[in-house]
Amino acid sequence: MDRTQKPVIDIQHITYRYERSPVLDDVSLTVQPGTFLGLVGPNGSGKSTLIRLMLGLLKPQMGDVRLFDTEVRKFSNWGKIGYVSQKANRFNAGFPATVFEVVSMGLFGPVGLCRFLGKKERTRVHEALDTVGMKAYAKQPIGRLSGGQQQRVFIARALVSNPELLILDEPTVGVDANAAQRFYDLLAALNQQHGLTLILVSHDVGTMTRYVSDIACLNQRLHFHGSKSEFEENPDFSALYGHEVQHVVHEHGELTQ
Ligand SMILES: Nc1ncnc2c1ncn2[C@@H]1O[C@H](COP(=O)(O)OP(=O)(O)OP(=O)(O)O)[C@@H](O)[C@H]1O
Repeated sequence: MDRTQKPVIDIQHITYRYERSPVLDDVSLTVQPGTFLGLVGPNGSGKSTLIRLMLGLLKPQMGDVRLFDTEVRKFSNWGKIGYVSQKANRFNAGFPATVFEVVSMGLFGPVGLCRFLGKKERTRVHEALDTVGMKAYAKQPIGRLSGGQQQRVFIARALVSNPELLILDEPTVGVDANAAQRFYDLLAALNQQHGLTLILVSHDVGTMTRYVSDIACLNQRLHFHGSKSEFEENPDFSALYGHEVQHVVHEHGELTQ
Protein backbone atom coordinates (compact mmCIF):
# COMPACT_ATOMS: atom_id res chain seq x y z
CA MET A 1 0.00 0.00 0.00
CA ASP A 2 1.40 3.40 -0.95
CA ARG A 3 0.76 5.67 2.04
CA THR A 4 1.99 8.72 0.11
CA GLN A 5 -1.01 8.59 -2.22
CA LYS A 6 -4.12 10.66 -1.53
CA PRO A 7 -6.75 8.74 0.41
CA VAL A 8 -9.66 7.31 -1.54
CA ILE A 9 -11.94 8.34 1.33
CA ASP A 10 -11.17 10.97 3.93
CA ILE A 11 -13.79 11.45 6.63
CA GLN A 12 -13.08 14.05 9.29
CA HIS A 13 -15.01 14.53 12.54
CA ILE A 14 -18.42 13.54 11.27
CA THR A 15 -21.48 13.75 13.47
CA TYR A 16 -24.78 12.52 12.10
CA ARG A 17 -28.23 12.29 13.70
CA TYR A 18 -31.50 11.20 12.08
CA GLU A 19 -33.43 12.40 15.10
CA ARG A 20 -32.20 13.77 18.42
CA SER A 21 -29.37 11.52 19.49
CA PRO A 22 -26.33 11.10 17.25
CA VAL A 23 -25.94 7.83 15.36
CA LEU A 24 -22.36 8.78 14.53
CA ASP A 25 -20.36 10.93 16.90
CA ASP A 26 -17.11 12.57 15.83
CA VAL A 27 -16.07 9.80 13.45
CA SER A 28 -12.88 10.21 11.42
CA LEU A 29 -11.70 7.55 8.97
CA THR A 30 -9.26 7.59 6.07
CA VAL A 31 -8.97 4.80 3.53
CA GLN A 32 -5.82 4.57 1.44
CA PRO A 33 -5.74 3.18 -2.12
CA GLY A 34 -5.35 -0.60 -2.23
CA THR A 35 -6.84 -1.15 1.23
CA PHE A 36 -9.28 -3.98 1.88
CA LEU A 37 -11.14 -2.53 4.87
CA GLY A 38 -13.58 -4.53 6.97
CA LEU A 39 -16.11 -2.32 8.76
CA VAL A 40 -17.63 -4.09 11.76
CA GLY A 41 -20.02 -3.17 14.56
CA PRO A 42 -23.16 -4.45 16.24
CA ASN A 43 -26.68 -3.92 14.90
CA GLY A 44 -27.59 -0.25 14.81
CA SER A 45 -24.00 0.92 15.32
CA GLY A 46 -24.13 3.24 12.31
CA LYS A 47 -22.30 1.21 9.64
CA SER A 48 -24.86 1.72 6.87
CA THR A 49 -25.24 5.36 7.87
CA LEU A 50 -21.49 5.83 7.51
CA ILE A 51 -21.61 4.23 4.05
CA ARG A 52 -24.50 6.51 3.03
CA LEU A 53 -22.45 9.52 4.20
CA MET A 54 -19.44 8.28 2.18
CA LEU A 55 -21.64 8.09 -0.90
CA GLY A 56 -23.08 11.57 -0.37
CA LEU A 57 -26.57 10.11 0.12
CA LEU A 58 -26.73 11.78 3.55
CA LYS A 59 -25.20 15.08 4.60
CA PRO A 60 -23.46 15.21 7.99
CA GLN A 61 -24.56 17.84 10.49
CA MET A 62 -20.87 18.29 11.32
CA GLY A 63 -17.64 17.24 9.67
CA ASP A 64 -16.34 16.64 6.16
CA VAL A 65 -16.25 13.81 3.64
CA ARG A 66 -13.81 13.80 0.73
CA LEU A 67 -13.81 11.24 -2.07
CA PHE A 68 -10.69 11.00 -4.24
CA ASP A 69 -9.54 14.35 -2.79
CA THR A 70 -12.79 16.14 -3.68
CA GLU A 71 -15.51 17.28 -1.30
CA VAL A 72 -18.35 14.79 -1.58
CA ARG A 73 -20.91 17.44 -2.54
CA LYS A 74 -18.71 18.51 -5.47
CA PHE A 75 -17.78 14.96 -6.45
CA SER A 76 -19.22 13.84 -9.78
CA ASN A 77 -17.02 10.99 -10.98
CA TRP A 78 -19.33 8.28 -9.63
CA GLY A 79 -18.04 5.74 -12.14
CA LYS A 80 -14.99 5.48 -9.83
CA ILE A 81 -17.15 3.99 -7.10
CA GLY A 82 -19.08 0.74 -7.18
CA TYR A 83 -21.66 0.03 -4.48
CA VAL A 84 -23.45 -3.19 -3.61
CA SER A 85 -26.11 -2.66 -0.98
CA GLN A 86 -27.18 -5.13 1.68
CA LYS A 87 -30.50 -5.79 -0.01
CA ALA A 88 -29.04 -6.43 -3.44
CA ASN A 89 -29.24 -10.21 -3.37
CA ARG A 90 -32.93 -10.89 -3.84
CA PHE A 91 -34.48 -10.87 -7.30
CA ASN A 92 -37.57 -13.02 -7.31
CA ALA A 93 -37.87 -15.82 -9.85
CA GLY A 94 -40.09 -13.85 -12.23
CA PHE A 95 -37.93 -10.73 -12.45
CA PRO A 96 -37.92 -9.84 -16.17
CA ALA A 97 -34.21 -9.21 -16.82
CA THR A 98 -31.30 -11.35 -17.91
CA VAL A 99 -27.96 -11.40 -16.14
CA PHE A 100 -26.48 -9.44 -19.07
CA GLU A 101 -29.14 -6.74 -18.76
CA VAL A 102 -28.64 -6.39 -15.01
CA VAL A 103 -24.89 -5.91 -15.45
CA SER A 104 -25.37 -3.44 -18.31
CA MET A 105 -27.38 -1.25 -15.90
CA GLY A 106 -24.05 -0.55 -14.21
CA LEU A 107 -23.02 1.37 -17.33
CA PHE A 108 -26.10 3.47 -17.92
CA GLY A 109 -28.53 3.00 -15.03
CA PRO A 110 -31.91 1.25 -15.25
CA VAL A 111 -32.73 2.83 -18.63
CA GLY A 112 -29.63 1.30 -20.23
CA LEU A 113 -31.43 -1.20 -22.41
CA CYS A 114 -29.02 -3.56 -24.05
CA ARG A 115 -30.13 -2.74 -27.58
CA PHE A 116 -28.39 0.64 -27.18
CA LEU A 117 -25.08 -0.92 -26.14
CA GLY A 118 -22.22 -0.65 -28.58
CA LYS A 119 -19.72 -3.44 -29.15
CA LYS A 120 -17.29 -1.91 -26.65
CA GLU A 121 -19.93 -1.78 -23.91
CA ARG A 122 -21.10 -5.32 -24.61
CA THR A 123 -17.49 -6.51 -24.31
CA ARG A 124 -17.19 -4.72 -20.97
CA VAL A 125 -20.31 -6.42 -19.65
CA HIS A 126 -18.93 -9.82 -20.69
CA GLU A 127 -15.54 -9.01 -19.13
CA ALA A 128 -17.19 -8.03 -15.84
CA LEU A 129 -19.18 -11.28 -15.85
CA ASP A 130 -16.00 -13.19 -16.64
CA THR A 131 -14.20 -11.56 -13.68
CA VAL A 132 -16.85 -12.85 -11.27
CA GLY A 133 -17.04 -16.28 -12.95
CA MET A 134 -20.57 -15.76 -14.32
CA LYS A 135 -19.98 -15.37 -18.07
CA ALA A 136 -21.82 -18.59 -18.88
CA TYR A 137 -24.98 -17.20 -17.24
CA ALA A 138 -25.28 -14.02 -19.34
CA LYS A 139 -28.55 -15.03 -21.01
CA GLN A 140 -30.20 -16.52 -17.91
CA PRO A 141 -33.02 -14.70 -16.15
CA ILE A 142 -31.53 -13.16 -12.99
CA GLY A 143 -34.36 -14.47 -10.81
CA ARG A 144 -33.45 -18.09 -11.54
CA LEU A 145 -29.97 -17.74 -9.99
CA SER A 146 -29.10 -18.64 -6.41
CA GLY A 147 -28.44 -15.91 -3.83
CA GLY A 148 -24.67 -16.36 -4.15
CA GLN A 149 -24.80 -16.27 -7.96
CA GLN A 150 -26.98 -13.16 -7.89
CA GLN A 151 -24.50 -11.54 -5.54
CA ARG A 152 -21.71 -12.15 -8.08
CA VAL A 153 -23.85 -10.54 -10.77
CA PHE A 154 -24.27 -7.47 -8.56
CA ILE A 155 -20.52 -7.31 -8.16
CA ALA A 156 -20.19 -7.49 -11.96
CA ARG A 157 -22.71 -4.66 -12.27
CA ALA A 158 -20.62 -2.60 -9.82
CA LEU A 159 -17.37 -3.50 -11.68
CA VAL A 160 -18.55 -2.74 -15.21
CA SER A 161 -17.74 0.96 -14.92
CA ASN A 162 -14.16 0.05 -13.87
CA PRO A 163 -14.39 1.53 -10.37
CA GLU A 164 -11.36 2.21 -8.18
CA LEU A 165 -13.38 1.72 -5.00
CA LEU A 166 -15.96 -0.96 -4.30
CA ILE A 167 -18.21 -0.65 -1.25
CA LEU A 168 -20.16 -3.70 -0.12
CA ASP A 169 -22.75 -3.54 2.65
CA GLU A 170 -23.39 -7.01 4.14
CA PRO A 171 -22.97 -8.78 0.79
CA THR A 172 -23.16 -12.32 2.12
CA VAL A 173 -26.47 -12.07 4.00
CA GLY A 174 -28.62 -14.99 2.85
CA VAL A 175 -25.69 -16.73 1.12
CA ASP A 176 -24.55 -20.13 2.37
CA ALA A 177 -21.12 -20.56 4.01
CA ASN A 178 -19.43 -22.15 0.96
CA ALA A 179 -20.72 -19.51 -1.44
CA ALA A 180 -19.72 -16.80 1.04
CA GLN A 181 -16.17 -18.15 1.16
CA ARG A 182 -15.90 -18.22 -2.65
CA PHE A 183 -17.28 -14.71 -2.65
CA TYR A 184 -14.58 -13.51 -0.24
CA ASP A 185 -11.96 -15.25 -2.41
CA LEU A 186 -13.25 -13.24 -5.35
CA LEU A 187 -13.05 -9.99 -3.36
CA ALA A 188 -9.49 -10.79 -2.24
CA ALA A 189 -8.49 -11.44 -5.87
CA LEU A 190 -10.04 -8.15 -7.00
CA ASN A 191 -8.08 -6.39 -4.27
CA GLN A 192 -4.74 -8.14 -4.83
CA GLN A 193 -4.72 -8.67 -8.59
CA HIS A 194 -6.66 -5.62 -9.77
CA GLY A 195 -5.64 -3.21 -6.98
CA LEU A 196 -9.26 -2.41 -6.22
CA THR A 197 -9.85 -0.61 -2.92
CA LEU A 198 -12.59 -2.40 -0.98
CA ILE A 199 -14.78 -1.51 1.96
CA LEU A 200 -16.74 -4.44 3.28
CA VAL A 201 -19.43 -4.15 5.96
CA SER A 202 -19.99 -7.51 7.59
CA HIS A 203 -21.15 -9.19 10.77
CA ASP A 204 -19.17 -12.27 9.88
CA VAL A 205 -16.01 -11.00 11.53
CA GLY A 206 -14.45 -14.46 11.84
CA THR A 207 -14.51 -15.11 8.08
CA MET A 208 -13.88 -11.54 7.09
CA THR A 209 -10.68 -11.14 9.10
CA ARG A 210 -9.07 -13.87 6.99
CA TYR A 211 -9.29 -11.66 3.91
CA VAL A 212 -9.16 -7.97 4.85
CA SER A 213 -6.01 -5.88 5.34
CA ASP A 214 -7.53 -3.37 7.78
CA ILE A 215 -10.39 -3.30 10.25
CA ALA A 216 -12.55 -0.47 11.56
CA CYS A 217 -14.80 -1.06 14.60
CA LEU A 218 -17.75 1.26 14.81
CA ASN A 219 -20.32 1.78 17.52
CA GLN A 220 -21.46 5.38 17.22
CA ARG A 221 -17.79 6.27 17.56
CA LEU A 222 -14.87 4.68 15.77
CA HIS A 223 -13.39 2.53 18.53
CA PHE A 224 -10.61 0.97 16.49
CA HIS A 225 -9.03 1.43 13.07
CA GLY A 226 -5.86 -0.34 12.10
CA SER A 227 -4.30 -3.30 10.37
CA LYS A 228 -5.67 -6.80 10.78
CA SER A 229 -2.64 -7.82 12.86
CA GLU A 230 -3.10 -4.84 15.21
CA PHE A 231 -6.74 -5.87 15.59
CA GLU A 232 -5.86 -9.47 16.37
CA GLU A 233 -3.18 -8.42 18.84
CA ASN A 234 -5.66 -6.25 20.70
CA PRO A 235 -7.65 -8.60 22.94
CA ASP A 236 -10.24 -5.97 23.86
CA PHE A 237 -11.35 -5.26 20.32
CA SER A 238 -10.99 -8.73 18.88
CA ALA A 239 -13.03 -10.14 21.80
CA LEU A 240 -15.72 -7.50 21.60
CA TYR A 241 -16.04 -7.22 17.85
CA GLY A 242 -14.68 -10.56 16.79
CA HIS A 243 -16.96 -12.88 18.73
CA GLU A 244 -20.06 -11.21 20.08
CA VAL A 245 -20.92 -9.62 16.80
CA GLN A 246 -20.54 -12.47 14.39
CA HIS A 247 -23.61 -14.44 15.43
CA VAL A 248 -26.11 -11.62 15.04
CA VAL A 249 -28.88 -12.70 12.69
CA HIS A 250 -30.27 -10.29 10.15
CA GLU A 251 -33.82 -10.05 9.04
CA HIS A 252 -33.56 -7.91 5.96
CA GLY A 253 -36.57 -7.75 3.66
CA GLU A 254 -36.93 -8.74 0.03
CA LEU A 255 -35.30 -6.65 -2.65
CA THR A 256 -37.57 -4.01 -4.08
CA GLN A 257 -35.28 -2.52 -6.73
N1 LIG B 1 -33.84 6.65 8.07
C1 LIG B 1 -33.69 6.57 9.40
N2 LIG B 1 -34.42 7.34 10.24
C2 LIG B 1 -34.24 7.27 11.58
N3 LIG B 1 -33.35 6.46 12.18
C3 LIG B 1 -32.59 5.67 11.39
C4 LIG B 1 -32.72 5.68 9.97
N4 LIG B 1 -31.84 4.80 9.44
C5 LIG B 1 -31.19 4.25 10.50
N5 LIG B 1 -31.63 4.77 11.66
C6 LIG B 1 -31.14 4.44 13.00
O1 LIG B 1 -29.77 4.76 13.07
C7 LIG B 1 -29.04 3.79 13.79
C8 LIG B 1 -27.92 3.23 12.93
O2 LIG B 1 -28.48 2.53 11.83
P1 LIG B 1 -27.57 1.86 10.70
O3 LIG B 1 -28.50 1.23 9.72
O4 LIG B 1 -26.59 2.86 10.20
O5 LIG B 1 -26.80 0.77 11.57
P2 LIG B 1 -26.02 -0.53 11.08
O6 LIG B 1 -24.78 -0.60 11.92
O7 LIG B 1 -25.84 -0.53 9.61
O8 LIG B 1 -27.04 -1.66 11.53
P3 LIG B 1 -27.26 -3.16 11.01
O9 LIG B 1 -26.00 -3.91 11.31
O10 LIG B 1 -28.39 -3.63 11.86
O11 LIG B 1 -27.60 -3.10 9.55
C9 LIG B 1 -30.07 2.74 14.23
O12 LIG B 1 -30.46 3.03 15.56
C10 LIG B 1 -31.22 2.96 13.28
O13 LIG B 1 -32.44 2.63 13.90
